[in-house]
Amino acid sequence: MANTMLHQTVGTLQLLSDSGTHCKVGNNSVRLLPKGFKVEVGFSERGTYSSGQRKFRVIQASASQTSVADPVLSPSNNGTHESRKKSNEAALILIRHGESLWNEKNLFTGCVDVPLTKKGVEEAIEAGKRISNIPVDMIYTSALIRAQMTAMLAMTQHRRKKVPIIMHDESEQARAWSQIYSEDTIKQSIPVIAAWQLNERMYGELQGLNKQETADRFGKEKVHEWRRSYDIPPPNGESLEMCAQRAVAYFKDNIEPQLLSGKNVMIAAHGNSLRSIIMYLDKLTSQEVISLELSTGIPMLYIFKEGKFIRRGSPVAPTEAGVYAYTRRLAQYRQKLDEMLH
Ligand SMILES: O=C(O)[C@@H](CO)OP(=O)(O)O
Repeated sequence: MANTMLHQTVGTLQLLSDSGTHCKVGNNSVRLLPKGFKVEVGFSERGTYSSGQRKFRVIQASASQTSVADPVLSPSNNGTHESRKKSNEAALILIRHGESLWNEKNLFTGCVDVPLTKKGVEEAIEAGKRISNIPVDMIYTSALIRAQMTAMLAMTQHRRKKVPIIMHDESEQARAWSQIYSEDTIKQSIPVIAAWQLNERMYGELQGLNKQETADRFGKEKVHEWRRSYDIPPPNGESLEMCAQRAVAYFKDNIEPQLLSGKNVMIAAHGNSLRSIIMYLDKLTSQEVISLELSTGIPMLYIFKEGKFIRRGSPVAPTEAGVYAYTRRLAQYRQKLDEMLH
């Protein structure tokens, strides 16, 4: 029975009531979600609707089909504007690319474009399983293939099955040509942005050299200093500090605003570009960052809440319930996902 009446004209659609778990939108039966969800009826009829204290979100009210109110489509935006502002929470996933051919050969790689090995491909897929239940609204990768493939391979495992689509932001024309005109398609896709600023740090004259042979030649300490110190660059290459100047600046200018607006972001990048970002997130000193080592293909989760980054570690495995306990919001997301898919 309808205990709250909602009679509102939305373009050609009309919300009649919110009785039970469904309401009628035009000829469509629309499943309702709990209080606090936004009503979205197609592109032109998008909006937030409320009746008394209740708010609704309706997605896809297309012709004769039953519409499904889907918390997964935009789980990180699942509140009204105010509630989103209040919760101010988003997930940030960092993944170092899977093993590359030059990791396997123990060569300094830096900004050389090197493919994943078979093991690297498997690591990326495994990483995807670990994060398969965490909603992803945007993906950032470096301009290098090993990071881009890691992101794409990981997303093949995601339960939501959204399609990552590369945004072409390099010129006005590229932007215009890559425009997606279908609102439904936009909802079914995840924008991917490739940024050179997230590339591995440039290893200068060391690129292509074997790490062990270089240590034998220049001494273990010297090579360790080149590889791990904060401000000592390898010959003609970038120090971690120089790498941080571009990678952290990019993160602050481009990625943090997305997190601030409630979007969940995945970054697939490299050992040192991610070390510099983690240094910023975890407020590590230039001494502490020396011992920070990242494995290939292991996702790391952060929650961005009230302007702070809270490190949640690495999601353990696809079947582990643990990851959902990270926040109430992720637990709710998981529950909705289960309800929807079963
Ligand atoms: O060779 C490289 O580009 C990096 C990452 O693989 O090596 P390192 O661990 O020395 O920073």
